[in-house]
Amino acid sequence: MSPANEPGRPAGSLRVLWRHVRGMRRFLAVMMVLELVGDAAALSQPLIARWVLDELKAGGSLVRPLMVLGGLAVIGMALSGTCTFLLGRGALRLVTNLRCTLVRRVLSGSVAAVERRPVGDLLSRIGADTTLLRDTVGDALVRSAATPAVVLAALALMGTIDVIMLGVVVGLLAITAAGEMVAGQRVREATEQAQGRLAAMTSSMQRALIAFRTVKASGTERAESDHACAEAEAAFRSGRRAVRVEALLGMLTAFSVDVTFLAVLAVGGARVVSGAIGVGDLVAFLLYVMFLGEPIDALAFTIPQIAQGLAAVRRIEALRSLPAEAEELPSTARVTERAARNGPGGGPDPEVRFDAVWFGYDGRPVLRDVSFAARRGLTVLVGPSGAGKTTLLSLILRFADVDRGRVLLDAVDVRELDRDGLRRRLAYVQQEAALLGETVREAMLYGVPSPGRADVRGALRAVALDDWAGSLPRGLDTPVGERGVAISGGQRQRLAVARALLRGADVLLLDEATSQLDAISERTLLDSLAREARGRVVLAATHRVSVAAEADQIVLLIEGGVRAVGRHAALLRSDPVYRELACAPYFETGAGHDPWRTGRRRRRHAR
Ligand SMILES: Nc1ncnc2c1ncn2[C@@H]1O[C@H](COP(=O)(O)OP(=O)(O)OP(=O)(O)O)[C@@H](O)[C@H]1O
Repeated sequence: MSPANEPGRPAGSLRVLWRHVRGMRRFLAVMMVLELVGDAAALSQPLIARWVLDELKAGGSLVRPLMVLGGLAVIGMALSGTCTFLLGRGALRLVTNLRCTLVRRVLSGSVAAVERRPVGDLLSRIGADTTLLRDTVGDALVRSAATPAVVLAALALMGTIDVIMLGVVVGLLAITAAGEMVAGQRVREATEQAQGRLAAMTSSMQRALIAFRTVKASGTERAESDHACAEAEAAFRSGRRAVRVEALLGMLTAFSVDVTFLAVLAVGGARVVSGAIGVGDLVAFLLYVMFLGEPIDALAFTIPQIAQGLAAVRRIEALRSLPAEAEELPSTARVTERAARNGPGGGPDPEVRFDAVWFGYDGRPVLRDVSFAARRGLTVLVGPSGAGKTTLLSLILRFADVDRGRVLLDAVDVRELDRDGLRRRLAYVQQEAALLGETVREAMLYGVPSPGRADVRGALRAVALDDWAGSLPRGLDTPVGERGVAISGGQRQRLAVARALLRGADVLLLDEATSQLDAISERTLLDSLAREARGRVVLAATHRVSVAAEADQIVLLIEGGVRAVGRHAALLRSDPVYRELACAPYFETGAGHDPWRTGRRRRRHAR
């Protein structure tokens, strides 16, 4: 579903908007009272003007009415400044709280739910849409709530002067209000579309910036720019529709105020001539019409503002309703204590076991009846691209849950473990691991439970980065650059592995975490890891069979099923496909013919 087209009705959006501001209802009520007091001061001005005229006519003193008029002007000014400041501050508070809620919501969402959405769209909802909401909450809500009261009070006061002229005003106002309602609806729709397009533009830019080098090397700068600009243009077209309607609305409102003034002048003039009302009455009435012009004009700005806020609130709400990981993948958390007992060197040796596991995405099976156990030492998962290695590791981390079968950690189904407790026992290095942190030290200590006691030097030695770290100009405080781009791909991967080691977890999960090293360095690093990680399970996914030579166990995964499990030498002897694969130059270089295909063809042939 396109972000611009999420379902929902304006009434529903109003309810949702109210839900957002409900926590501020006392504050809004106080603001409304202040606004009304200011408006009451302004409302009394025409009556005082009539008092001035009556005093003039009677030859009385103007000192008192003029002093009252001056006093009211000062009160109105002070109230207006106070309201503007307090409303602005309140709106900022609300939007800041909302942003924090959204940030928490997104980060506590499940991997599947968050990864399904474009990153740019998520960022746009947290940043741009909340900004749009701020304007609505600040001025528009209070004004739109106070304006009807003020208009009604003004109409009541006008009714005390002359009912016929009141009828003229009410008739013309009703037409204006109907126009404003229709316009508000149009602005909301156009704004929502514009925000959706803006989010698409952000996503497009995000994608291009993440793969900036590929974009440059492929010479696709223009194509990428065109793509982002096409979205910006689409946002412009939707925005233009909203602006056009706003301009029309402004014109309609100003025109209707002028027409009302002229109509009252004509009807009132005739009534003065007929002696039904005095000149003072007509002047006071005309001042009320002019007074009404201001809130009605303001409403012409307020309605589009609220319409934009409603559009924003619908997009924000869609993010707020993102299911939390705990709801989507609930844990029964029955055996936390037992899991906690089994630390490294503590209880029995850790073990990860797949027991007849089936799993698929959107009903398409990816893992088929997978069974094997990874115990202390190095288990290498080998298999071609798309065989399901990453998916397998994801199931241990509970980024998703199995469709059938069980994933067990120390004989306990991972779904029965408290999620945080489970993840504390695991350390994971993902493919294309980005470094989180500003400096080498921060990157290494990211997510490390007790950084104070962490043996950073030891971890650097284990991944053969100690000499490199020693040569850095500012040592461990050297900045790594955003996304770790200031260091090489291999160094970035080694640092990520060092971080995983520092977590002191029972199980290390490495997803192609050493793929950017040459085959010899990868093998050396994995061997060193196996030594370093004594007492732990190290489960490493790789394409390269040759690096698995020293592994305690190799699991060969083909098309989502386990083809063979064993040590390198045994598999070489017993499994012809493995033998062929292990000897293929493909695995050393990543080039040449694809033996996985050869293996598949051979199996099909055998069937
Ligand atoms: N989030 C997802 N939604 C739908 N399908 C997915 C998703 N993630 C992976 N797949 C599919 O599942 C299959 C297994 O993917 P997986 O990433 O586990 O393989 P892999 O062995 O790790 O591959 P590689 O070595 O290339 O990383 C692939 O066909 C992939 O297209």
